[in-house]
Amino acid sequence: MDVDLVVPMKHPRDGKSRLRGAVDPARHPGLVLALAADTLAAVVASAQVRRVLLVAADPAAVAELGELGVEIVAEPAEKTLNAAFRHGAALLKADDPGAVVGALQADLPALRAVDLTAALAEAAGRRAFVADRQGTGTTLLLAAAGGALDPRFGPGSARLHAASGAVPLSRPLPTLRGDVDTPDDLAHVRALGVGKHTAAHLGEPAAIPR
Ligand SMILES: Nc1nc2c(ncn2[C@@H]2O[C@H](COP(=O)(O)OP(=O)(O)OP(=O)(O)O)[C@@H](O)[C@H]2O)c(=O)[nH]1
Ligand SMILES: C=C(OP(=O)(O)O)C(=O)O
Repeated sequence: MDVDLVVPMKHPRDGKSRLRGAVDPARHPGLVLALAADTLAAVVASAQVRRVLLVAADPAAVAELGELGVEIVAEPAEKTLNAAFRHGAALLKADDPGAVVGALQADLPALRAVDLTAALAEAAGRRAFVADRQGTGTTLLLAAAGGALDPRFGPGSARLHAASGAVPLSRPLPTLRGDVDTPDDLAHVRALGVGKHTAAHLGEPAAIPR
C-alpha cells in the first residue's frame, strides 16, 4: 500500500520550544531543521511512500529540506497544527481522491524506513495511528484509502485518535515512536541512533547510513 504523507512545520526559530536549552540558543533552529531532515530522509527512503508534502508556516525558512525530495507548501490562513494537516491532506486528495494519506510529525530523527513499512503493513488500509513512546501523543496518523484523515493532534492526541475510531498500532516501531519534544526525548533518540543531520549538529557519528 503506497501512502502520501503530510508533515507540518512551524518556522524552525519558533518550533520545539520545550527543547530549548538542549543546544546553544543560536543553534536551536538548526537543530529543529536537522531533526526534520533526518525524519524526511527516512520517509523518502521508504519504498511505499509516494509523495511527501511539507506544510510550512514559512516555506522559505525550510527551503533546504526540499533538497531531500519533498514538496513544500505554505500553511493555510488558519495557523494551527490540525489545519496544516487538513490542508496538506486536501491538496493530496485533490490530485488523487483514492490516495492513502498519512500525517507524520517532523521530529523523528531516529526514524528508519523499516518501522514506517511495518506500520503501513499493520494498518492494512484501516484508519490507524502510532502513539509516541509515552503513549499520549501521536507520531503517525493514517487515513483509510480514500477516507478522511480527521487529525486530532495536540495534547492527549493518542486518546483522541482512538476515540475517533482510529486503530492504535501495536507493533514496537521504536524509531517511529521516538519523537523529540524535550531534552529527555533527545537523549532517548541518541541512544536509538539518529540520522546524519542530527548527528552532525550534535557533533557525533551518524548511526543511520544515509
Ligand atoms: N505548519 C504548522 N506546523 C505546526 C504548527 N504547530 C505545530 N506544528 C508542527 O507540528 C509538529 C508537532 O508539533 P509539536 O511536537 O507540538 O512541536 P512544537 O509545537 O514545535 O513544539 P513545542 O513548542 O515544544 O510545543 C512540529 O514539527 C511543529 O513544527 C502550526 O500551527 N503550523
Ligand atoms: C502535537 C502532538 O505532538 P507532541 O506530543 O509532539 O507535542 C501530538 O502528539 O499530537
